[in-house]
Amino acid sequence: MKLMKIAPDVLKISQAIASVMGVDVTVVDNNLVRIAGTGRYYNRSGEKVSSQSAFGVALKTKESFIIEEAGKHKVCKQCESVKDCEEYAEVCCPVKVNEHIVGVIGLIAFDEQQKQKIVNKKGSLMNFLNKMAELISSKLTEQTNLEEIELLAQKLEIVLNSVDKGIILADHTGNILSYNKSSLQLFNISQHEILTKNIEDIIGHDAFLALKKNNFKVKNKEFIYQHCNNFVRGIFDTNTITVDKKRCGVVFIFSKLSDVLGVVNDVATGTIVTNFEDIIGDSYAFTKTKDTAKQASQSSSSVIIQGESGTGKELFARAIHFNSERKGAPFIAINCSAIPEQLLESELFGYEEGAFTGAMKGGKTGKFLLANGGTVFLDEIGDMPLHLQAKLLRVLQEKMIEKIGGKSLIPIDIRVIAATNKDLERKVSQNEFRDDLFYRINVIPIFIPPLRERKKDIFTLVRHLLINCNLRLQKNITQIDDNVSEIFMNYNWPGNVRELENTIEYAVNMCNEHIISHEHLPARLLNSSTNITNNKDITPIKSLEKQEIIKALTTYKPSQAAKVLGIGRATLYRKIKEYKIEI
Ligand SMILES: Nc1ncnc2c1ncn2[C@@H]1O[C@H](COP(=O)(O)OP(=O)(O)OP(=O)(O)O)[C@@H](O)[C@H]1O
Repeated sequence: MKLMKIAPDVLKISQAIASVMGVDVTVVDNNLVRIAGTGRYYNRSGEKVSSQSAFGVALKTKESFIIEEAGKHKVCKQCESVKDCEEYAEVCCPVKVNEHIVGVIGLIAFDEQQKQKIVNKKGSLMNFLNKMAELISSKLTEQTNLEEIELLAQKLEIVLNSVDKGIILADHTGNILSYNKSSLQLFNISQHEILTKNIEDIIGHDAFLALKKNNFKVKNKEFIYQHCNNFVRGIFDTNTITVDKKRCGVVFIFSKLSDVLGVVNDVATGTIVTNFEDIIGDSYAFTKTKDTAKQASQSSSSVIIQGESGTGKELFARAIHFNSERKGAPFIAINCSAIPEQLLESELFGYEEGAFTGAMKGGKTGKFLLANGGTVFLDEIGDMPLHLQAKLLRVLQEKMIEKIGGKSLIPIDIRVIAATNKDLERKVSQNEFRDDLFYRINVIPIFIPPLRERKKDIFTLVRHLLINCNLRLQKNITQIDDNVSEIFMNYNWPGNVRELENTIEYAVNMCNEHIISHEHLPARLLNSSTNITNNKDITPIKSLEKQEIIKALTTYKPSQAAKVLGIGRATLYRKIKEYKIEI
């Protein structure tokens, strides 16, 4: 602790002592540097005092003492300046802070009269000087504590400003007392403006009343802050600050809804980032589908993905989202056919507290709001009830959403990717699907061909699936035998890639060799009418024909393949169409 920090106070105390005692006063620090002085030593602060002087001895011994007869005292005898010393008498008293010597106060007599003052009152003088030393000590402690508090406050400010949540301190009437930088950014407000606000302006009057009732304790409470063009939606928690059983403030911790939901969404939808490279298949038709999807990921227009069950509609939707500029925001998938009508409405749009009997306390945030800034994947949109179709159309057109039982419209920014395995146009013509919604979502249509129409992809997928299954099931299966290839080629794959996935997983489980053969396949494939390996090993003619055409086409160009097969080119093309073979 440095006595220099309180030099002005030390000077004042020295002057007070000097005027009471009528002698000169000097105070040095623990480096023997004069901090303050009166009389002859006034204006001589900063000078270094000899270590052999009485001050030096007091520092070393940590003891108070009086020199009644300067020159004769044992301290003076050791001092090299004793011959030139002008002092008549002296009193030295160390200044201690927690047993640590921080300096020395000295009273000095420069004539006989002053000396008598010291000698005559030495008892009470020592006591008085000790008290003065204590006064200096407490001033220094106070100053040090103050500096520590200031340092702590600075550190706290740095910590608070590094938090990305908005933190505001208010008193029990809601007046804002303090805030961090994130709160200014969150509410887009200036430092000056925030201090003129009441917390009610942010969370609303009703919420503030409810908070008061609840003893200022709340967790994950929703708020909407709307000011000029500024709209912030989020949740907040509170913490009360109580000192000596007295509440002296309430801390509000605000999070933006999109930040919270980003986290929730990571868990809820398992943010498995999907890229186009994860979509396996290099047949011509499938590559074209992927190209269209890649293009779609670069825009924000609505997309409708059509394809049979298990063709990878959700996979495509994910890849579009994670390759779009919305990738940082949530991707939320909802299956419109899996949920009863009323539940679907509250799932999508959310509701306010008390909106209907059974509504949850605090209301519910719908999936549309959860996905704000991101993408909503509406699977099986063809099964969406008509009245919800109307509500969805409003969301898409007006970019506003109204919760069930809500009084206000909330701005929203979502991209909708819809999917269906039904013929939506037919549904429109039968008035089962709104034509206006159909045209609104049908901006970029993507059609995923079924697996039976892109048989080339089966083998690319098999290779990919074997690698994954081996890893997962700790096997080392490298291929499928020719018989299995034929079965795969001739099977219809009504469940598409999902069914192929399950088939490979089943086979890998059943197989203890390196090659999958037909006994490792599930019964449904072996029993299928399109399967060429029957009990008597007889292959239906059509299957044989198709198989041979595919074989020829994988080696030759169509004109050469026709020659090898012994048929005309026109016949070959007719059969390619008939068997839906891809070239
Ligand atoms: N081209 C592909 N490459 C790799 N995996 C695929 C591919 N297509 C589909 N899958 C996988 O098949 C399974 C089904 O895919 P997905 O759920 O996307 O299909 P879907 O068309 O949305 O199905 P449904 O209509 O039944 O909802 C998933 O495990 C998916 O990863």
